[in-house]
Amino acid sequence: MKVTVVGAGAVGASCAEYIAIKDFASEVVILDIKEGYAEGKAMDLMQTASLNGFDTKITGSTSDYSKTAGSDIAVITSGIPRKPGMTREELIGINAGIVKTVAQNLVKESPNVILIVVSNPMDTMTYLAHKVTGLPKNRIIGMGGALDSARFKYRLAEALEAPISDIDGMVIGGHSDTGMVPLASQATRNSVRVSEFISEDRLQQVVEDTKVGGATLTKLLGTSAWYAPGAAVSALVQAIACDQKKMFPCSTMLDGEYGLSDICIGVPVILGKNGIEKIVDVPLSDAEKAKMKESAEGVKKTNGLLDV
Ligand SMILES: NC(=O)C1=CN([C@@H]2O[C@H](COP(=O)(O)OP(=O)(O)OC[C@H]3O[C@@H](n4cnc5c(N)ncnc54)[C@H](O)[C@@H]3O)[C@@H](O)[C@H]2O)C=CC1
Ligand SMILES: O=C([O-])CC(=O)C(=O)O
Repeated sequence: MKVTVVGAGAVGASCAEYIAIKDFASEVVILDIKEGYAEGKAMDLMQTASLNGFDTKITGSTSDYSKTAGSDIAVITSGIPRKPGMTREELIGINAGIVKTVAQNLVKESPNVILIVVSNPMDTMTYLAHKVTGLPKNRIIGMGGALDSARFKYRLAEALEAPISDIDGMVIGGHSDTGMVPLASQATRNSVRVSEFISEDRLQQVVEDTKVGGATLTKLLGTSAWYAPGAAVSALVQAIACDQKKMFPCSTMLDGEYGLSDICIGVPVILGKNGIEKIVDVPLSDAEKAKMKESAEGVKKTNGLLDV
């Protein structure tokens, strides 16, 4: 199993580290345009191998895509992150050009690759990857909902004063400050609805904190987050590499599902060796349906800024 990670920055390096530590991939190639940067990150990570007990071989490349040839999975994290006060959508001007070139270069070297798009604005970058590569829809996956759901569970555990392992919950919709749809009415603590444990107001606060999870961290860090994003990407990569058939909300091209078409947006999917193996239709309340529709309108507006 060969995995390429494009972008050796904060998220790319974190994701490569988690993949290596889990020790399921034979090879990870990190690629960046900054001279020597990916090679340096790869060497540093390899020097953790005997300490962390993994055999994954990590190598770096400065813009040489021939080193990525034959990748089974490629993760696109290249591009700029936001600064405090910015929205993810504001990154489109720079990141669209980067994601377009990177996706095309990856597919040229690895025609059977499964792409995982991370660069923001992620739903629109996932849509762009479709338009510029023409890969089948099961092989292009946007990572956002897995991270947003992890943040939702963190906030729920905090509110319920419960261990996170007791909590289950999911966030669908667009990966944006306003577009996320945390499915609060369906979240549970060991099968019991979380509304049995906290007030409606507290639950609403959890929802709002979840939606601005990325912005909150950006304000604290001065740039956007990387540990949880890296862990979320590595979980998707592992589900595909190990054919786990796990369910995650991911951004995927919809063709009528959830009443939406010609859009990539977060919905629950089953991930296995073929990438997205199934889109799961979860029954939504009328309020959740309305939020999903509004979220899709936002993503479509951003897609409209693309030159495709
Ligand atoms: N979808 C999600 O849930 C998340 C998305 N992100 C997004 O991921 C992206 C990366 O974030 P960070 O790693 O924090 O940024 P970073 O600035 O630390 O790293 C980005 C790297 O991309 C490289 N790069 C730029 N153009 C390139 C090109 N054409 N080819 C190869 N490499 C190139 C840069 O040299 C840099 O090393 C941002 O767009 C950010 O908004 C970040 C966190 C979560
Ligand atoms: O907030 C950002 O810009 C980065 C991101 O997508 C996240 O951490 O959710």
